[in-house]
Amino acid sequence: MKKTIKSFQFDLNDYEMKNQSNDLPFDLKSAKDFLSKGGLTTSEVLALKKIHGKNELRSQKPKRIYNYLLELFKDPMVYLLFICGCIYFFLGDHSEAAMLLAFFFLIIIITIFQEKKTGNAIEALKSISNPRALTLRDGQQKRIAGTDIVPGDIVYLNEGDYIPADSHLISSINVEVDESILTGESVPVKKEVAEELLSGTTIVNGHAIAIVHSIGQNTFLGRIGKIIDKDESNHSRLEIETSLLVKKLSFIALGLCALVIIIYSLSNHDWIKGPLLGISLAMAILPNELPAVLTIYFAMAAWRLSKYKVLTRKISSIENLGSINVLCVDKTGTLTMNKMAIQKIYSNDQTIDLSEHLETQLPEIFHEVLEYGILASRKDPFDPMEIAFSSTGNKYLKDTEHLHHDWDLEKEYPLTTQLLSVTHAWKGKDSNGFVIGVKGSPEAIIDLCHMNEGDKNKIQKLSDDMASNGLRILGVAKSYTPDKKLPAIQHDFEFKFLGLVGIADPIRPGIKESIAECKNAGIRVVMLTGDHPVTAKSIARQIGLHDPDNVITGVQLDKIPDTELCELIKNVSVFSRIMPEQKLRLVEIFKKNKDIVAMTGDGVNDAPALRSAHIGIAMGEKGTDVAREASDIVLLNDDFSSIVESIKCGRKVYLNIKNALIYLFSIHIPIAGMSVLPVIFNLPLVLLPAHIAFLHLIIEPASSIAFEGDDPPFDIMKQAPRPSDEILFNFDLWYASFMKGTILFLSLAVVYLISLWRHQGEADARTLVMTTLILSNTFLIFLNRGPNVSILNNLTKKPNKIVIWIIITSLLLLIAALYIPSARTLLSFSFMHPIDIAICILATLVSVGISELSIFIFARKKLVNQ
Ligand SMILES: Nc1ncnc2c1ncn2[C@@H]1O[C@H](COP(=O)(O)OP(=O)(O)OP(=O)(O)O)[C@@H](O)[C@H]1O
Ligand SMILES: [Cu+]
Repeated sequence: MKKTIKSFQFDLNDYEMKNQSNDLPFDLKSAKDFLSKGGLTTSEVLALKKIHGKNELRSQKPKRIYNYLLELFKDPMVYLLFICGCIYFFLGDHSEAAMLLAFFFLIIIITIFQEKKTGNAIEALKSISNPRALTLRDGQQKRIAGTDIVPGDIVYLNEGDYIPADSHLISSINVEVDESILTGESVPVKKEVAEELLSGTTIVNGHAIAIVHSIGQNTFLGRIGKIIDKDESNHSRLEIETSLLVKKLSFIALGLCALVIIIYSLSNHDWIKGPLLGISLAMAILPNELPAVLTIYFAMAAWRLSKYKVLTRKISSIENLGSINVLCVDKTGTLTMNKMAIQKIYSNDQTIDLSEHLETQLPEIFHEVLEYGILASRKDPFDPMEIAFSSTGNKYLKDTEHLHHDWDLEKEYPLTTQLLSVTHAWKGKDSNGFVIGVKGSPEAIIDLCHMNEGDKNKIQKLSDDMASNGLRILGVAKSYTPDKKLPAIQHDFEFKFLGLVGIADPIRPGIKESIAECKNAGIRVVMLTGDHPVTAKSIARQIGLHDPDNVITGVQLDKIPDTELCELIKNVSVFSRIMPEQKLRLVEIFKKNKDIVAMTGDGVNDAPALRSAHIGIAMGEKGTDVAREASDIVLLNDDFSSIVESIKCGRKVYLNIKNALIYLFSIHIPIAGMSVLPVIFNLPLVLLPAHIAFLHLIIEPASSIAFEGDDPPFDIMKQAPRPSDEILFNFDLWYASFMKGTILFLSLAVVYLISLWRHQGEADARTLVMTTLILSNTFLIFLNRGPNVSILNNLTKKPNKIVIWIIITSLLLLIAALYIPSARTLLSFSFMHPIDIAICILATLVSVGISELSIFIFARKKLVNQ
């Protein structure tokens, strides 16, 4: 309590507690010393972690067991089985009750297994989606998970970063913070050195170094107990469509059940068996698996995407991935590697190509350009362009008087949309005034240097020549002011032009192929870049974009009215000198044209466009937290090829969901039919609750996991994108389900009637029907690969492992039920003679043959019509 902070190293623990009670002022000097010592050491971090734990807010109530059970009982299959079991138990039919109970537990186990699989997939995503923070530990900058921050950590914060913990500013360049999450006030707040930054808020401008004093629950955010609700519950169109359908189908199913109960009970005067029958029918036809299929398929797709270094923030967006037809991408970092290196320098009427002069010394005439380029960069650069300057400087200017590590940056004039340049004002150790360096786009530098017409044209021409090979060109200029006070804007300096610098940024390997793949898949790739049109053109040509010479610049864009732009945009693939604000307009125009747009972005200003696009894609490496938050997916490796991989995955998921749904619908038709048919015609009953539960043991895993893992057809990226207005439950889907289901039902009915006609008893008829049903079901699973694909295609396609396992298991179960005497009695089956088996196999083959044929003919017709 009485100790004062002498050094951050020893009293951090104390420091935090005191600071919270606000009885100790922030000691800037000792914080600065601590910074120059290189921050915490590994052992200190470990000790602090023991005391303070993780930097996390207490999450909401943990899920209790009974929540879990409640969740389970939302599935009608589960509680209907339970009710059935109870009824049998009270009727005194204990073996039947025990069997149903066993099924009940099996189905619960399957459900838990599925939930776990989805849950694990989602957990895995969460752990990679946590924000990260750049810290100084052991004298080195390290990027760590935000949750690993401890009090005393030095953090580097840049525009667009989330502030990971409550901290004090040690250095602040133009820092503005958006604290709206805490205060509701949306105007950014300026923050000076020694002021406090609060966890959960965002840096919207400038850059800073800060020292953390409180983490996790001890932060302001933690203490006020506010929970940042990031869980934007957005339901995709598919989910809405499905839940509507489930409601309708449930309604029909329940009506049918009531009908069965009444008819049966009245005609047989049996008010116990009637309701039992009704319940078993409800189990047979309630569409409970539909929503589960969507949840599981999307979660699994998200997990699969994470293997391609793609993080899905909004799982429902996967649905849209498959229908993207316009893909707007940044140039830097996405199409190129964002590994910049200075290649050419122009100064004093001479040009040098550094790639040809690797080892030799840099002639004196080029030194000043480099010197001022470095002065116009940050001390510990973060921007790859600035890194290029400092590394070239370290190489060629090492032992010269041109590097000024001991100078202090007094003021930064940041890049603005009106002026693409950065100016830094430095205070030298022994000069009174300020040394000024500026670098920026050639246009901006020409403007700042107030050149005459002749010089202007000369520099412009030079810069275009240098850019024509795809180099990014920056101009550099210098100034000096003896004044004590610095002017407010860059234009108020007297700049002297020093030269041009050409920076190379290699194109990512494999980009050309990915772009060609997009073309084949009917997806237009549009490049939006902040760079100069000449550079943009060259890169566009190198990667094979459509019509690379047709470039629209940001300035031109502002002059084109919306109506005209709607037309123009259909053919232009390159936009240059685009400001982030203009991206939003482009997205809206594409949307007006009914395109499905994906848009990449990284900066704070990209957020509105990312939100507006159908799929907003944030860059994980160079992107800011703000851009991430606004996006649907995050590319962890910034690589364009991953986008193409995601689109492929999106198309595949859609197809597999469709297959699963067709399977589910078609298998339920015969089950429902065979439940109702005997009741209507007052014939012996076929499907009792146990049989329906038995069937569900096969159906559920088949629909939820078997189709999920199916590989996409080989030509999935050669087809046009799915039309944006195509609904999932379209005619194709209903037709395929109806044909398959009805034909199967008819074959079952025939088998059933033959059996009755042969004067076999109830048990024989049931056994024949169940056997045919299970056999046909294996074919349904095996052949169900795409609504319009013919049997030949399906037979030649290799099924995935899970499909094979499910088929084998269901056949084994069938054999066990038929030939293990106790199982046979329990399920009320009878012994199958070879002739019976022959009938079943024949019925299966005929029905499968006919239904596949009907679908094949349908697909043919459709093809011809197209
Ligand atoms: N740190 C900087 N210093 C000086 N000039 C800069 C700096 N950053 C950007 N510029 C200038 O602004 C222009 C546009 O930059 P911007 O950041 O919008 O493009 P980018 O995002 O790097 O590229 P792309 O849009 O292709 O991904 C650059 O071409 C350059 O002339
Ligand atoms: Cu020199």
